Amino acid sequence: TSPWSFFEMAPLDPIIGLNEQFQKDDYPSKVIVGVGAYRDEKGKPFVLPSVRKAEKILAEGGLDMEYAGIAGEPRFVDLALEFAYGEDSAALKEGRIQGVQALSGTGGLRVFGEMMKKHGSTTLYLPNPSWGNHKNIFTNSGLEVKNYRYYDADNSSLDFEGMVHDIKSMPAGSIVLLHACAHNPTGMDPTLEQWKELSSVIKEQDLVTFFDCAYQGFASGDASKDAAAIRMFVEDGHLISMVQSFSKNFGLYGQRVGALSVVGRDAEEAKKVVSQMKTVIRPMYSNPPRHGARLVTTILEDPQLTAEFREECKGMADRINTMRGALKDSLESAGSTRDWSHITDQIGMFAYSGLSNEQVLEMRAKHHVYCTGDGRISMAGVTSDNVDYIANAIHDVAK
Ligand SMILES: Cc1ncc(COP(=O)(O)O)c(CNOCC(=O)O)c1O
Repeated sequence: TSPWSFFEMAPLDPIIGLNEQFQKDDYPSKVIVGVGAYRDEKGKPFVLPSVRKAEKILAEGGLDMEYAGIAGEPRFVDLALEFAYGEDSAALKEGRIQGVQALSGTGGLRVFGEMMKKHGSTTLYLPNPSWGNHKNIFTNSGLEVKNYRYYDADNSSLDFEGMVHDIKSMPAGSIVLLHACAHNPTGMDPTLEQWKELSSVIKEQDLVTFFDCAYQGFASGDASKDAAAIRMFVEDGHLISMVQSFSKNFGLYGQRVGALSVVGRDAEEAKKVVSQMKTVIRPMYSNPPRHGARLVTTILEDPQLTAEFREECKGMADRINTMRGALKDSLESAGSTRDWSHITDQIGMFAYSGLSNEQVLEMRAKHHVYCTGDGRISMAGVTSDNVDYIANAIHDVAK
């Protein structure tokens, strides 16, 4: 008999599955606003020109194809941490922040989960809602995954009181995952004042503060501004851990470029944590790919290329923000009397429309507009060519 005879077909991943369903649809004006990957004004994938320039430099560099170390490209890690924590970070200068290269954000999240499980953690709290993959990553790491209130669906706003209340009641030693900026899927971020309050609330407690930073530079268009919460927490003395993804801001999705870092009381402590990250990495995938890390290094160590990158990243954020305004205006001119201000109040890749699952399915069936089942619209998929079509479809199912 076949050794595979008892294998069943696994359920489709909701986000990836949407793409497959969309491909099969031959409706002429079908539109997908599903996966969180940037598209340009013509709806095409976008490779940053600064990345193309870095590619050329690498191609001429005659670089070898040897293994990277378990922790990846050291120069990349230094530059990635500087990018997030800031070049004038005292903690960085004191060597209290150390890290490893990760298999993009997902890989960093998983290594963190496995490491924390090995070191006695039992529970990790995610915002409700959070990125669809978070729950499985940490459940498969052996942690119990719970939620803290985050989004007030009735008012399409942040449930800040609920969030603070739930954080205050987390047992000591719990891990609290915070989205550093551009919350996925709601696009609703705490204000700076609210971050300040969260910092003092969390300071009172014995929690492990863990930032997931997947959109730095992509949210406001200013990478330093998008790192404000992280830098505030480090300034306030929190010994955080953080995962960085370079998928969206550098457009390096398929190159799998990320970093996992930790802020220790001193350099020695941070180095101990990194050594434990490496003991998880070695038997998991041994060492990370070099190309994407070399691209980011080439850009971030050249001031001219860094300046070009920042401009290009801002260009992506600006186009998305323009589409937010266009979608809201188009909904209003379509005759919708609902309040759509959350579409322009939200930030980053996604608009959390407020459509129910039934309305999402009706919009897919009737208008062939594909967003994820929770009503999340990837604003990157909205262009001036399709914004009116999308607005009319939303209005039709939402009225
Ligand atoms: C919050 C967050 N963390 C981490 C990640 C991981 O990204 P990566 O593994 O590509 O670095 C992502 C990527 N999201 O994917 C797009 C989508 O939701 O449709 C993310 O949104």
